Amino acid sequence: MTEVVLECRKLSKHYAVGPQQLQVLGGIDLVLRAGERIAIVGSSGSGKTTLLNMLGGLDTPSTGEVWLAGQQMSALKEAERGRLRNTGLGFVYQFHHLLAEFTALENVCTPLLIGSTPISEARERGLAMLERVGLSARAGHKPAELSGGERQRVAIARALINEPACVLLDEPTGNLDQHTARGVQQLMLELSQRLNTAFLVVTHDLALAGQMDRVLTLNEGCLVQQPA
Ligand SMILES: Nc1ncnc2c1ncn2[C@@H]1O[C@H](COP(=O)(O)OP(=O)(O)OP(=O)(O)O)[C@@H](O)[C@H]1O
Repeated sequence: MTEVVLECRKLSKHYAVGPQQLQVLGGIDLVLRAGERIAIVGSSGSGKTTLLNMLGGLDTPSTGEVWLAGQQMSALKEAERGRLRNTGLGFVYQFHHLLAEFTALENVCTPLLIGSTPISEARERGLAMLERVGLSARAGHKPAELSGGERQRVAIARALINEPACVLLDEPTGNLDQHTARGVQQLMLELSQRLNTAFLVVTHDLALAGQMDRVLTLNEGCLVQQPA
């Protein structure tokens, strides 16, 4: 059976809001396998981003476990967790979160340089990744000099530069017009297939969700699989 790259078991999250407890996630089990593409949909406020943040180790669950590349995240020390996150996961957000002062190439290379890859190797790999997303000619451009779709392509290139087993995407097409969104969608599908990278996408974009292998709906703290 295909290798499990990311998994959560009985994951729950509640927030204390004044004297009240707001239960957002109520014991979620999810398995993501190598190269698999899953969409998570659900109404606004249903907890999609909360779930993605737990899976990405950016927030701590109230109960339950997250396993990345066979390691339980909460059992790791902060520095180890950071390293595992940097090499095992890529992140793409609705608003690209590129560094404004850096060029496209420098943005793409950042995860490599954090991981202390030599600059010359980082540059070579960054250029190859920019080529894969069709942006070789934009390597020296800063985010303000790129279109919305191009910025998202750079963000995707940055997410993939470390060749993570899994990329977590929060509304990757949410800020794009329909035409640009379909182009970014196509790129994501091509890259996940070619690199055998698992993609977990939180989205309101039903056209994008429909292209994934599975669509799960988050409702009242639980994940329900949509019929194929
Ligand atoms: N730090 C926090 N403290 C208290 N409540 C929070 C906190 N973060 C999120 N929430 C609440 O948790 C619920 C889920 O929020 P979340 O952002 O995960 O929803 P979502 O499904 O991603 O929504 P959207 O589709 O609008 O982005 C919301 O009711 C939100 O108000």
